[in-house]
Amino acid sequence: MAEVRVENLVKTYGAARALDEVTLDFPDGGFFGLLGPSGSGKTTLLRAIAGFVLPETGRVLIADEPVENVPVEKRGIGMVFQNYALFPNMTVAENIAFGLDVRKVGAAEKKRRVTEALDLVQLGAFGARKPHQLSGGQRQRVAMARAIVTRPRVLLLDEPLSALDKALRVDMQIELKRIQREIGITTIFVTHDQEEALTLSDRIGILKDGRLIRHGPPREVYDDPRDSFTATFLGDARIFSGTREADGLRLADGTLVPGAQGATIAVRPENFQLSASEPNAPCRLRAHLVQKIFGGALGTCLLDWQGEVIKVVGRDADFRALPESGPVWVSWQPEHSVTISP
Ligand SMILES: Nc1ncnc2c1ncn2[C@@H]1O[C@H](COP(=O)(O)OP(=O)(O)OP(=O)(O)O)[C@@H](O)[C@H]1O
Repeated sequence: MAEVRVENLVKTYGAARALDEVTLDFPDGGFFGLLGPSGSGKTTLLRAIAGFVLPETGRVLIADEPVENVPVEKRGIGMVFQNYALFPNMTVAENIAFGLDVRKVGAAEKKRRVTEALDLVQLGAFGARKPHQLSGGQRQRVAMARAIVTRPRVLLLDEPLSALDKALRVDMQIELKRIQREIGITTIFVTHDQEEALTLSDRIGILKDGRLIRHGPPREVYDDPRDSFTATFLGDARIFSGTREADGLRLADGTLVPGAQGATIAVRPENFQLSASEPNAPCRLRAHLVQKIFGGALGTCLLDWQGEVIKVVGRDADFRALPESGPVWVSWQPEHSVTISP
C-alpha cells in the first residue's frame, strides 16, 4: 500500500478556487474522511489524486513518488463513485473481472482473483447473477470488489453510500470498514455525512472554499474544533460571544460563564442539561423552552435565549419531567466550554 501526499495544490475554474493551496498527508493504510459543504473542493481533490484533474500548481505524491507524469491507469488507484455503473449485461463475476481483462491477466489468475474479491465482499454465491438481480447494497459491494480486484495501492471513494437508504447505509459502513481493514489499503473517502466520516475514519480533513480548514483524528477535531465553522459543521454547537473577564466570559445579558477561556466559546448540544429549578452547575442560563422533539431514545429541546436558539440533545427520559414549554434552566460543566477565540 502507499502513503498519499498532496502539496500546495491549486485548481481554479474561472474565478473560483476549487483547491486553494491544499497540503495534506493521507497515511499508509489509513482511512481518511474528507468533509466539507457542497462546492468546497472534495471531489476536485479526489480527482486530482486520481489524475483526472491537473492542478495549476502543487503536486501529488504516491509512495513518495511525484505522479504528475503518471497517467490515471498507472497510478495504482481503485475508485468507487456515487453513481457506480455496473455493466448491466455482464454477470457480477464478469463485471469484477473487467479491470483484469483490460490488464490482460491470464485466465487462471483472473478466476482466482475474482473469487477472492467476491469472497471479500461476501458475495461468493452471486458471481453468476446479473446486476439487476441484486439489491442496492449488493451492487455497491460489487463496485467495491471491482475497485480492489486489480490490487490498487490507494482506494478513492466519492460518496459511495449516498444512494442507499439509512439502514442499509449503516450496514455498508461496517462492511466498508471491515474490507478496508482486511486489505489494509490507504483509503480516501468523500462524504457530506459528518456522522459517517466520524464513524469510519482514522483521520478527517475539513474543506471550505477549497481550503483545508482542519485535519486530525475525528475525536480530537470534534472535542477541540478551534474555529466556529468546524464547531458548527462537525456536529452541532451553540456559539457564545462576550467579553473576557478575569474569572470567565461575560455574556451580553450579563451572565458570567465561569472558567471560560475565550471571548468566543462553543458548547455541544449533548453537553447541556436542563432543569425546571435553578441548578448547582457553575455555568447556567435562564432560557425559554420552546419545543420538545421526540426522537426515540434521544430527544431534542429547542430553547430561546436572548432571541437565539439553543439546541439541547439528551435522553428522552430526562426531558419527560420538563413542561412542554416555558422558562427553564440550561447548564453545563466548565470543561464543556470549548475555546473558539481568545
Ligand atoms: N469542471 C468544472 N468546471 C467548472 N467548475 C467546476 C468544475 N468542477 C468543479 N467546479 C467548481 O469547483 C468547486 C469545487 O467543486 P467540487 O465538486 O470539488 O466540490 P465538492 O466539495 O465535491 O461538492 P459536492 O459536495 O457538492 O459534491 C465548486 O465551486 C464547483 O462549482
